Amino acid sequence: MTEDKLVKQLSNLDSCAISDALDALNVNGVATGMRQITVQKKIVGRVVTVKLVPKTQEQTSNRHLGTAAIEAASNGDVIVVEHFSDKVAGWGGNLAIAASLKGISGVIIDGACRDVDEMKSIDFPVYARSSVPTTARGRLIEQSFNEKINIEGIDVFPNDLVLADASGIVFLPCSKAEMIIEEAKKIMEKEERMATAIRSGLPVSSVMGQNYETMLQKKLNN
Ligand SMILES: O=C([O-])CC(=O)C(=O)O
Ligand SMILES: [Mg+2]
Repeated sequence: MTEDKLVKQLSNLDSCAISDALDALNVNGVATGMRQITVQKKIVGRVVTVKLVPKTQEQTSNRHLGTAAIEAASNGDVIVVEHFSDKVAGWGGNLAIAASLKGISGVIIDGACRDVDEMKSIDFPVYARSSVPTTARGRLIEQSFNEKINIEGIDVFPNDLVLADASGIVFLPCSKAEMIIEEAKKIMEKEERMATAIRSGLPVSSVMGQNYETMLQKKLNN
């Protein structure tokens, strides 16, 4: 398998540096409503999408939610679910076992998941709005997988990049990913130099001065 250079570079960054780069480049990509539900593990990868919608009485489902996406995904991918509800769970332990066996890095659910203890026991990272014991089976239906979804107003496409860590979740559109990563690298290097200066005893007010405060603003205005 060919190495995905952008995913590799992204794995050396964090959500805050990417968020600052998105600010600087005026790109919408930060999702704020989901948290690490199972294990404290950063995930980075290409997006495989799933879209769930409420099931109407006439509709029947010919497959279990999420299974087609797991089978379509490649090693290292991240499944991202537009989920409609945080009162029912469209993702749980058995799906996580299958995803883990496939080498999927983790799952991001704009809604709820269940079987949290089970998923902790296999060290599988899940980011979601909440956990509930109630299944989504028979309540939600899978409308599509590997098609455009929308997460908190952000259009997310298959093959976009995503990074999720303890601070939050950032999406990078495929066409802009290289530019965002380059910007984030510079931001992270600057922050590392600042951390070194603070550790060396320089006053924090001079290290984190006017220049830093307005750094992203200046870029946005240019
Ligand atoms: O079928 C469901 O509701 C999801 C689930 O519990 C699992 O994947 O184990
Ligand atoms: Mg289960």
